[in-house]
Amino acid sequence: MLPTIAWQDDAVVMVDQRKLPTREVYLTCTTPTEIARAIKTMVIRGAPAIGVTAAYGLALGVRRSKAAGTKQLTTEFLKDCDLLAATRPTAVNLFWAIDRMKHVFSEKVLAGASVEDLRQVMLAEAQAIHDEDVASCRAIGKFGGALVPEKAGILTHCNAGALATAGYGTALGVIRGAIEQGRTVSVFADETRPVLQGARLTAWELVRDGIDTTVISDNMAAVLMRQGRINFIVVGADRIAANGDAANKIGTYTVAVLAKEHGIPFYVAAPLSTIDMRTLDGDAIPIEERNRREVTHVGTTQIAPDQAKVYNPAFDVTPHRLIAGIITERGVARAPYTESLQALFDLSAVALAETGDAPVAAGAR
Ligand SMILES: CSC[C@@H](O)[C@@H](O)C(=O)COP(=O)(O)O
Repeated sequence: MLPTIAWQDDAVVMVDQRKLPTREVYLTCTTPTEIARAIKTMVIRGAPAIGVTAAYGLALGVRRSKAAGTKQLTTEFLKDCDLLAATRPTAVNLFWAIDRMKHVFSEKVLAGASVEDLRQVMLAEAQAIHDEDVASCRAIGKFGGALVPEKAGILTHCNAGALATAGYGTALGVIRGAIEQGRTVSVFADETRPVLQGARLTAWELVRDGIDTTVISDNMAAVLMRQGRINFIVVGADRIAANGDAANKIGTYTVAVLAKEHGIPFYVAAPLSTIDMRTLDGDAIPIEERNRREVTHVGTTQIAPDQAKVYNPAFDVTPHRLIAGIITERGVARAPYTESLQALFDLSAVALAETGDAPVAAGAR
């Protein structure tokens, strides 16, 4: 499987996604500060991958700390949490992973753990977050793959693949799942201006897997829909509010509106770690604004005048009414989402272990 991120010899190794598709270069980070920089500058990106990387960043800090006791270690750990939390605001997986690591840290400190104990425990927790993300993507692939028609023309936007997760992918996991279930598909990858995650990353990883892939510029999707060449749409998400509104890469909302006009099902695929039940609707999701250069330049070539103002929101919010279903590792949630998403969270681990399968959420199908 594609090595998006790995723990190696007390360091975190990741493929530098800024250099793809032309160069496969790996970056090694040995401190939380280096991890924070890698997330901020999009060496690594994609909501679940950001969460896993942040968890490893916190483990790195604890393992490399010279703190003599847990009091000093706690001060350092909380500083690292703040540093990592300040990297990117929209992907809720970042805050979810930090909260989870914080919870384990404080539980262990209260139970009297030593600095050495914490070194082991925090790495084990980060590795658990990593492994669970891969397992979630596989389950998303299984549930979502079953929804894909035979000989489907699938449109996806941005990169919600192995590169954006700990491996396998969410939206691209659905495509991989459909193929593993025996269906033939062809994929259209929106190039995804301005950072071009679709052209650079989605196309790279799909082609690498031998999947039929066509790159289109973002403004070509409507024509393909009208021509009947797209009959299934799946995207990832950075944060899904309790009512099902879903923030994802800028341009996703446009795709959803076009899908509605052409009667094409538009699905969002994401693990539960992307669902933020504390955010009631999409208006409350913080949207990151990135620097003007992403819009004014393509690589080193300037394409807009210095004097022009630039607006560069990195994400938009697709209203829940445009979403046919939210594909998670526990099944497919359908409208009304507040109830169906909550039902997925309420499924106990015991119930899941007993059935060995994830039931479809309330309101489904
Ligand atoms: C499984 S990843 C889902 C989303 O994180 C993805 O579609 C996306 O919008 C990524 O944005 P990015 O700015 O590249 O981090």
